[in-house]
Amino acid sequence: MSLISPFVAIRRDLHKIPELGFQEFKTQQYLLRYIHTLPQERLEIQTWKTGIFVKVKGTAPRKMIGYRTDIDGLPIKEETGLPYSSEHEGNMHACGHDMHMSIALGVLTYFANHPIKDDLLFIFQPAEEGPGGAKPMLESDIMQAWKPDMIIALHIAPEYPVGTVATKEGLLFANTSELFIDLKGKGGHAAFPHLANDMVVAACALVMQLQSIVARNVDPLDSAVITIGKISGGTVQNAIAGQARLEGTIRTLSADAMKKVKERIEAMVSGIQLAYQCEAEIDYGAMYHQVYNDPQLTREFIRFAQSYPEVQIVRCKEAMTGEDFGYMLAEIPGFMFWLGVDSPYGLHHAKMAPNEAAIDRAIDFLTSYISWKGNNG
Ligand SMILES: CC(=O)N[C@@H](CCC[C@H](N)C(=O)O)C(=O)O
Repeated sequence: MSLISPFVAIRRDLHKIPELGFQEFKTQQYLLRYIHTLPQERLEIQTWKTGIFVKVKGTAPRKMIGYRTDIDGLPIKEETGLPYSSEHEGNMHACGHDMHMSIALGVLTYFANHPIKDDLLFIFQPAEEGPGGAKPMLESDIMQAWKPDMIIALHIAPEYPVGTVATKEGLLFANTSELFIDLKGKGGHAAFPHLANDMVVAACALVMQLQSIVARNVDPLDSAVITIGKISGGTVQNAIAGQARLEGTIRTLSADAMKKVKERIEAMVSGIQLAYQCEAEIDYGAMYHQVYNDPQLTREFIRFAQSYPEVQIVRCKEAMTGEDFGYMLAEIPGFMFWLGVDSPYGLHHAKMAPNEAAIDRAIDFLTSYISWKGNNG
């Protein structure tokens, strides 16, 4: 007989089947199968692409409280060695969305069995890692009809011990923009560089130049990050590469800094075109709105957490992570918080392995908070 909690078992099932943005077909089926096992009297279920909305009708609703979880995985090859490792070769729940989903199902299970006064809306959102499911889901007819009056979400934090909840009023996560740069020159034989335009050399020069933008062009009292996470180019060791591609992301705390960083990237790419006699194309891919926590609701949540003995509340600093939940918070007051899961490897690491003890503790804490808020708050 298994001694693990049902929501830990669910997390392990979901951990095995990570799927990329808008391809979360098996995940959606798994979630729906589970949701249909719950008492259905007060539930209304609607699917949206690979996502799901579940409304739990309150007994005397004055408002609707939204609870959002993301559901997608990352194109990272798992190296945890766990017995329930990813069965989808090359994909992994390395950002903890399997934990987020199992906690959301735990909270939903509680309220399907113990209705409260207010209505609740559970949002199982695809494509948080890209290209972004929050904005189109928010704009969907379903969510426009079922628009919560407040909304909350959590993200696991490997760096905090289990039992920790960390958040702050106002800005929590950065503005983000993806960054793809394609360089096209002239390939050729490795022995005749003077007859070619080497895009590996151009790409290396560009990566080094990009590093100076944060150091020299962004106000030191503001913050920005430019990370190139992937470089590809060329075909074989003894041929000069006629093409190269840089893939990365830009993070800034202010909209001004984002504008400045993009202007400088464009100027540097023009310089590379001239210096290396190549063609270049920039694509900014998906952009995410900053995560800005409603000060009043966040303060109230922090006070609630401070009175909850099993939780240690930390007032954290803002982080350069991105989250498309920021789009929901731009329209609906609410907040996001970090949940400690105590893993020596951080988010997006192939060995990230959250402590599953966080799951049941988060479910207990969140059902208490939502019960209080949905009956009295
Ligand atoms: C919480 C988290 O890790 N979110 C991702 C969001 C990525 C957005 C987009 N694909 C980008 O890279 O800009 C993050 O990497 O912060």
